[in-house]
Amino acid sequence: MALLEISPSYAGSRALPPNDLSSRPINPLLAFKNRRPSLPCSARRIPRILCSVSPNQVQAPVLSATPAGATIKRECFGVFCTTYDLKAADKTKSWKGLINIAVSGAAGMISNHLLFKLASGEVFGPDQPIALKLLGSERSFQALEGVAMELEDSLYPLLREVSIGKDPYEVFQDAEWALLIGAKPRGPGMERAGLLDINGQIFAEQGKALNDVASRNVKVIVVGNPCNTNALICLKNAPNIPAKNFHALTRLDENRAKCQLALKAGVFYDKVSNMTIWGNHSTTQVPDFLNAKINGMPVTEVITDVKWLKEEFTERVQKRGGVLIQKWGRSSAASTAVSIVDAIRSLITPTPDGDWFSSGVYSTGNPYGIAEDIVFSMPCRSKGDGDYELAKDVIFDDYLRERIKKTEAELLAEKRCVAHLTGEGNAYCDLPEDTMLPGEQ
Ligand SMILES: NC(=O)C1=CN([C@@H]2O[C@H](COP(=O)(O)OP(=O)(O)OC[C@H]3O[C@@H](n4cnc5c(N)ncnc54)[C@H](OP(=O)(O)O)[C@@H]3O)[C@@H](O)[C@H]2O)C=CC1
Ligand SMILES: O=C([O-])CC(=O)C(=O)O
Repeated sequence: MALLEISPSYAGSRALPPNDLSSRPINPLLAFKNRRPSLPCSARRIPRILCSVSPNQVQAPVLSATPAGATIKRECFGVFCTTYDLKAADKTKSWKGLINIAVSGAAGMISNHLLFKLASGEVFGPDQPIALKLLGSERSFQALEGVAMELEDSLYPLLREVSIGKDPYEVFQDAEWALLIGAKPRGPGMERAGLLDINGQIFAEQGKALNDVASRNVKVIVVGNPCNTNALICLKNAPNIPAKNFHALTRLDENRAKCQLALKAGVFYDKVSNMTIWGNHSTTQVPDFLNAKINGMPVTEVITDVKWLKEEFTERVQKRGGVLIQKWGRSSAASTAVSIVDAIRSLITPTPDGDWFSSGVYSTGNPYGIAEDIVFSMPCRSKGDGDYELAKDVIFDDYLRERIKKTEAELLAEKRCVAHLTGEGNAYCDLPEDTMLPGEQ
């Protein structure tokens, strides 16, 4: 990874090769100035030190003291090694402690919107400094450097560290949030089962890495499609992290549904509440108009055209991603980033009384009679502590039950298809024919 965390036991055991550009460090303040390689050195038990270097400088060891007084050798670069103590600066502000946010697919379209929102403070708040740990790959590394440069150039005060890397075991180190966006999009002639396998492998590896190196209470939001089953694969490969900490992003679907109901009723979006998306982030998803409310009243009392609700509204939400691809030429990126922000904020701020939000969560123990052991979008409430509970005051009718069964059947079929990745034996793929992502028509 490009930004090294050097602890006393680690320092000296791994020096950065001066000309290894893939290991080139990024820091928000100094790196890439005049395209000079620069090295941010940080350590939990010693003051943070940011270092930059001219390409001609000779690498020189720097001595630093631990709080216990022991001197350790740390690799830094020559006389251009600038040192200052960020912790002392932080003490002058009434800021919270730094949190580590890992983002995969960080050079992709969604991330290009999301990272700047994270860095600006609009997600975690104006008193929450953050470290961004960006995961890329061989193919995206140059682009990732470009993203990091743009972050630097934005001079966000709350963005204290940026690091980039290709190895999830390094990038996910101590992550408190993991936003897993990177995944191969489906191409022409590609079977959904093939996508499940290719992307499933990514999420199996990332689950293992989170299990090994992330914070024990890391909150994981899986965005890369097919996100529900990728989230299931991820959590199955991370047995030491609570399954409850894994989410599949269905907040974009919730936002799309709210928008359509608001349009039909002639009200502003914020008048629509209790909007549940049930099930899979696919065209079988169920936007629940039975429990949703407009101005606190059941939607069915405000929009009495039930045929419209069952047919047009439902299909419009299910296929919104596809219509957008037709118009825009690529899948939703900005609105997806906004919905990731919404999803995080829903977990870190108390849910307004009587309302709820949708998230794809682990179904075991759910009170709705939905099959256990899948990742299923359901109505959630949070106290604002990063955790959630399932909403209780939910009603069902035959139509809703029947729709929920269909999306449940799809998720159970997806699960059978990735059994080899969840440690549950041989995979058997019998996906329903009409199973599609929102972006597929
Ligand atoms: N849940 C939701 O609501 C939504 C989910 N999505 C999904 O989010 C994901 C990312 O979308 P977006 O950012 O627009 O996509 P981009 O194509 O812009 O970026 C995707 C990133 O995925 C990574 N990736 C991993 N494996 C592969 C592979 N085999 N081939 C190509 N790229 C790969 C690449 O990064 P690297 O090389 O660094 O690994 C790439 O930068 C997609 O799966 C998309 O379907 C999109 C919209 C809504
Ligand atoms: O379907 C896709 O490719 C993108 C997606 O998830 C969406 O727009 O909801």
